[in-house]
Amino acid sequence: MNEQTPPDDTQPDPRLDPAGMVFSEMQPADPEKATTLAAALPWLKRYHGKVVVVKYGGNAMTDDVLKRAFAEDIAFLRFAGFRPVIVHGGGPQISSMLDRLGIESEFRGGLRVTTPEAMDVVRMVLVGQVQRELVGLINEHGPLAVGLSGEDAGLFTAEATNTVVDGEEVDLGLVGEVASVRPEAVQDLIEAGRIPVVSSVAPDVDGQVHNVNADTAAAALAVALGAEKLLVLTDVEGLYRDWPASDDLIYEISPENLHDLLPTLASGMVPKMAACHLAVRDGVPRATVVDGREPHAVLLELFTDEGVGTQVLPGVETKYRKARHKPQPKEA
Ligand SMILES: Nc1ncnc2c1ncn2[C@@H]1O[C@H](COP(=O)(O)OP(=O)(O)O)[C@@H](O)[C@H]1O
Ligand SMILES: CC(=O)N[C@@H](CCC(=O)OP(=O)(O)O)C(=O)O
Repeated sequence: MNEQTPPDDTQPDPRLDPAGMVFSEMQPADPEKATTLAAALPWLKRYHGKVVVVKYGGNAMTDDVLKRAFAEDIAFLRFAGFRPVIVHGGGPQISSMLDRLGIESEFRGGLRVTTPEAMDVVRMVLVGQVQRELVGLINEHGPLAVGLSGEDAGLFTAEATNTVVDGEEVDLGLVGEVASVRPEAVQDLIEAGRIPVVSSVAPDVDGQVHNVNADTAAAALAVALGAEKLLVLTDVEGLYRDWPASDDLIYEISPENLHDLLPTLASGMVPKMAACHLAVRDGVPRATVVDGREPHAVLLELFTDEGVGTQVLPGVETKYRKARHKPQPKEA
């Protein structure tokens, strides 16, 4: 039996003042909140109705709290009048499944050497696992997200690619670059008010599916959609100068200066910065790399004047700022 304590009629109700008026326990709203909201107005105007392609990276998507915050940010953008499009990665998730299956894989120049056996796993994990989870998290906020891959409605055609490491050409197997984009399927979804969530696998002209780095796929899609911005989430604050020796972070850089830097970059930053370079070179007004470990990094970047991370935009001289965290190489 549920024994509830009966109300004590001998004590005065704490919400009542002596005159019998009822007082709310709520405190008045903090005026700072209004300042923050008002400061977002220029950015709301700038991006209203505009396509923003967000690349959601594998290493920034391993924490449940961050995943939920990301899904909230994307739903927020959509309800604020943006047209967000997600391209997702899943490197750590692919690596963990390959490990479980006892299949070895290695990275060269930031790209996974992909055998036909590994390709099956890449496709299964990206389309069947990571994409499904992301779609589900966004759809907790309404019937918004629809998942598709480069194979759907001819979205991407891939072309096999190799890479050069230490002056030597490395055979990457079934790794592809985006050779062509037919963005109509994504545009249809955007027009219908949906949020497309795209996995980066794509067939070549013979139908052989290839593993495309998600940064590269996001850049190609941003260009084809005429996006206003490419936003790339990762697990560092941005592009460090002289990694990992310095805690200077590049705040702004032009595509030309970034192009000169590309041969000096290491590991995962190579495809990421190459993607930002390609996007801005081919007409996307700005591309930014932000720290996906920061909850609500997407909102901070899009709605504040200072922004966060490293921004690539035409015509600027390179500017630096001090990083909040010391660079921490993964292998350390
Ligand atoms: N100059 C640099 N600035 C920042 N990170 C760098 C740099 N050079 C190499 N890195 C490494 O690149 C990693 C990001 O690439 P990656 O692991 O592929 O990210 P994601 O999984 O987010 O796509 C960083 O965690 C860092 O270890
Ligand atoms: C060719 C290549 O390296 N493909 C990536 C595909 C996923 C991806 O890009 O994931 P992240 O964004 O998490 O790095 C891979 O196999 O890991």
